[in-house]
Amino acid sequence: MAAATGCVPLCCHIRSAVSPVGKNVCSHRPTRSIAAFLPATKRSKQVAGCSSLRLTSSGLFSPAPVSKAAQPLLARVSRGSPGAPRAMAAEAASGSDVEAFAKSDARRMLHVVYRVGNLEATKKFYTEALGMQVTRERDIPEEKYTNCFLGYGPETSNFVVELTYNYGKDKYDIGSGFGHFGIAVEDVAKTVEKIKVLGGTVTREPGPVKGGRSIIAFVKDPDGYMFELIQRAGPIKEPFAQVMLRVGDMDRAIEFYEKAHGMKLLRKSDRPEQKYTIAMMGYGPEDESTVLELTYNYGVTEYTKGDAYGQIAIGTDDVYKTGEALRAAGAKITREAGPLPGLNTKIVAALDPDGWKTVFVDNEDFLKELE
Ligand SMILES: C[C@@H](O)C(=O)SC[C@H](NC(=O)CC[C@H](N)C(=O)O)C(=O)NCC(=O)O
Ligand SMILES: [Zn+2]
Repeated sequence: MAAATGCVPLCCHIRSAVSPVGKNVCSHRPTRSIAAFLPATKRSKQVAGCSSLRLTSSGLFSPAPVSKAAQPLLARVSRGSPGAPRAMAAEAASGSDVEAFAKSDARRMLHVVYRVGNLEATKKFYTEALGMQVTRERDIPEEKYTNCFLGYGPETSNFVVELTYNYGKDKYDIGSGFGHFGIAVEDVAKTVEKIKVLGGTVTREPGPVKGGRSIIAFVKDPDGYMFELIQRAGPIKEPFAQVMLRVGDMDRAIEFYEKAHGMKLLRKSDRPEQKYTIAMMGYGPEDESTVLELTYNYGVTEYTKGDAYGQIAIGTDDVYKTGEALRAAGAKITREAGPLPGLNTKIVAALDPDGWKTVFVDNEDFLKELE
């Protein structure tokens, strides 16, 4: 039952099929409820259930309603009619139009996975300076790595980061393709001041974005990952606003994310003065859910990927139909649709035309993982 690495990986995502360090790794272990299937390992410590919260500019949390994106999914699952989502997905797919399925599927951005060299320093910065909370932690000594999940609300409704610390590895190459994580706050200047007091690195002072009107600032986390602070009027339902990745061909990327991922093009801005175009892709309104921000710099078709950034995990009601849609759109499937050995969490993984990886996870299996 044990996978090649001796671990039985769990769901959401498997770090690159061949990790940058050249070995197959799995990055997931089940939380308490499923650990019984596995060799003894430290069980994840569920952080005391945090209710759905929102970030005020002073970094405080206050209760916020469960985001709209999660309600239908949670309602369907909690109705205890597991067949409903599949029946609906199968019905959509029965029209043999997997692209239509990709658009009708109950999809949600779940988390982004990347590697950090100092977990405690990163946790401190994300909680004290950026106002995140830890939602899950797990240490896998057999595999010599630790995971920590952080975000602005519970994983049943909010997008989170999944940090991976590999024992003894304190430095990664972020590459030139990763852009930034975008965090929406009510007062960028106030948040920047707080970050300065905490000794954080501000690389771009608050002010209107060049060529636009939004008030932004940039700060660097302990590993050098860029965080864009974006000013937004409250209440901010999902402070984790963006994952920005650079692409070598904007039309190709937009078409791919529409057809293969079933995302909507929410906004596209061309800034000829600054010689770049951005496109916001996602499953819900830009000010209510995490979006994928694609950036095309005029004339730049290639970027380096480094070994730091991993992938984005997205929820789906049917990994099999999702895999068909990915293949039909020309995606390179890196992990065929199906259950993970021993744990039955169903996933499918693929690369986009620029080589950015996404793992799709069965929605019901994902919720079980959070139990
Ligand atoms: C919409 C908002 O979320 C943005 O991220 S736009 C910010 C803007 N982006 C770019 O310039 C993209 C092109 C750049 N060459 C890159 O590859 O990152 C930005 O960073 N502006 C800087 C500023 O000082 O305004
Ligand atoms: Zn951005």
